[in-house]
Amino acid sequence: MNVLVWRSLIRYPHRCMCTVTGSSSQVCHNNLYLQITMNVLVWRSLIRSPHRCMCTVTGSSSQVCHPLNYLDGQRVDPKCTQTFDLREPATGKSLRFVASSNEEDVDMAVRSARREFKAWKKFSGFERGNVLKKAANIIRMRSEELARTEVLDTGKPIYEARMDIAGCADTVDYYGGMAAGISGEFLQLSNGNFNYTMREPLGVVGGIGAWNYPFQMATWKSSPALACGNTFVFKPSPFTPLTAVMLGEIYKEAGLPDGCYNVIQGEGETGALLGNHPDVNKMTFTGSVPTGTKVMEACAKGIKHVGLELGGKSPCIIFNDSNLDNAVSGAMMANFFTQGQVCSNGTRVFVQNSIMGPFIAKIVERTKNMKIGNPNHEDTKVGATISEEQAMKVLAYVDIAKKEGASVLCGGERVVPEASLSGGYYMSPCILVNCEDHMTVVKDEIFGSVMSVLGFDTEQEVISRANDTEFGLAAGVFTNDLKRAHRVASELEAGSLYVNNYNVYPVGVPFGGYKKSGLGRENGPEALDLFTQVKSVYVEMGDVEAPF
Ligand SMILES: NC(=O)C1=CN([C@@H]2O[C@H](COP(=O)(O)OP(=O)(O)OC[C@H]3O[C@@H](n4cnc5c(N)ncnc54)[C@H](O)[C@@H]3O)[C@@H](O)[C@H]2O)C=CC1
Repeated sequence: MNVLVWRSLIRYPHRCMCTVTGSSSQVCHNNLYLQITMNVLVWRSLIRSPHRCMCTVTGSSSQVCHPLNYLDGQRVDPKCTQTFDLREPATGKSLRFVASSNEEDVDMAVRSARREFKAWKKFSGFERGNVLKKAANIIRMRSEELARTEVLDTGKPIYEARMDIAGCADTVDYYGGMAAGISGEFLQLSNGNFNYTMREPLGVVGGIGAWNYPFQMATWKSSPALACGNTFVFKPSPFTPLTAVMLGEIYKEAGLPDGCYNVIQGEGETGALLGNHPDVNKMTFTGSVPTGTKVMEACAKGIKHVGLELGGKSPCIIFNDSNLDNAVSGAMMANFFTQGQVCSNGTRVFVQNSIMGPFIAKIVERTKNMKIGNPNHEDTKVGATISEEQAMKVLAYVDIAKKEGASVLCGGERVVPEASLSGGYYMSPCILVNCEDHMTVVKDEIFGSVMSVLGFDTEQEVISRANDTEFGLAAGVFTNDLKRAHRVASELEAGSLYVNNYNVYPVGVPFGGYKKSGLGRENGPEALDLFTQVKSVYVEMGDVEAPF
């Protein structure tokens, strides 16, 4: 079908010009009307418009042009006319201009969440859980559409996006199952007196996300918050605005009352407005340490609860008694998912010197075999870096590493997998050797596929070097010595430890950082404590014995 949708936009501020043929649909949204099927040409006059959208989307589904803010259970356009350019990492092409939410937009979202909080907190945990469990099933039913949209936004390979979405459904299901069990305690006191506690929601929770796992951040943050009876306002990363809005529609379909989950799009200013809003009771943030510091400062001013999931420079330690093939697989999983843009990545790979040669030979061979290509292709293992700026940053780190004395064994170069992707930001996964602890590339979080291999001799030495970082998000140990595995795991200063594996996050396993990598935990039962507060109720059964 070819549909031509045309409208004069002389009086409208939001205009869009998109050619959509394809699988994913969450790109160009406008609240006035849209008629899209397959192969759609949407043309709008752009003469006076601040919101412009030019998108070429290949795919098969039908939702293309909709507003990207989500308020009171509906997609809406923000009041603000300031926009940012949304680009598709795979091609580098502009998909559309997205309006940044201003103070009024943020305020409307928070007020909507505050209004609905009064009703939502009165639902029983069981009722709230039922909504989440239904939402989990809808996520599963729409998983391919969600995964394709995640690819469009992030440039990650489709096989990974599918894994992400499946995990997100499990998370929402998990908190749905936990909701009915959220309860307080009873304490018997003397003379028949007693005390009981209630676990009450905090109120309106504000969430801010990074761009590497957009749907995961929206679900990991909102589902425990909602399970506990809070309402939620989410600001996704400006690089990846699409799937958080779809989650709003999914929650609504599952029975979540309008206003319990809202989305505001925008850049840093919008995030700051949310963090500083006086009617937000908690902020849950994922992003870099500098931005996390700002969010924490804003929360300090308002004495608000805060959860921070920040950066890392994690160690992955490989002892000479480990299964070498597993260790090589683990080191690759510690570095190469999502083009290396993973906060928990074990980018400092410590290898015991006695096995350095065979380890290097195997890992270089396997890394060179990773298919770099169109992220929508089934066999692609390396997709596109999120942006040109990020790709340049990663490539610059490789140059710095060389200048400081490291050697590149493979990768570290910009790649054009095929002519149609020449505008995308593809990079070959890089392995560096001759690295030393003081090097920039070994100290800084790069957030790209750059693995630094470091040799070591003894257990004590490697523990001390592994802990010599301001971060503490994750760490991995590969060894077949059971006692050593647990000994080293207990010595490493990190929130997530992996023994003989890396970067696996089954639902229910708490995730979060030590040191500058953050505060609080997500994905496990701990999150429920962090989205509730304890009310203690003392009950006197006798007379009051006052000393005056
Ligand atoms: N620990 C974890 O779970 C994870 C941590 N990260 C970390 O995120 C970083 C990469 O993500 P980026 O999006 O580049 O991080 P970023 O810190 O630049 O941005 C994160 C979010 O904060 C918003 N923001 C910017 N300025 C703000 C302000 N003043 N107030 C409130 N919000 C503001 C951005 O618009 C974005 O939505 C890396 O350091 C990575 O390690 C990423 C994923 C998971």
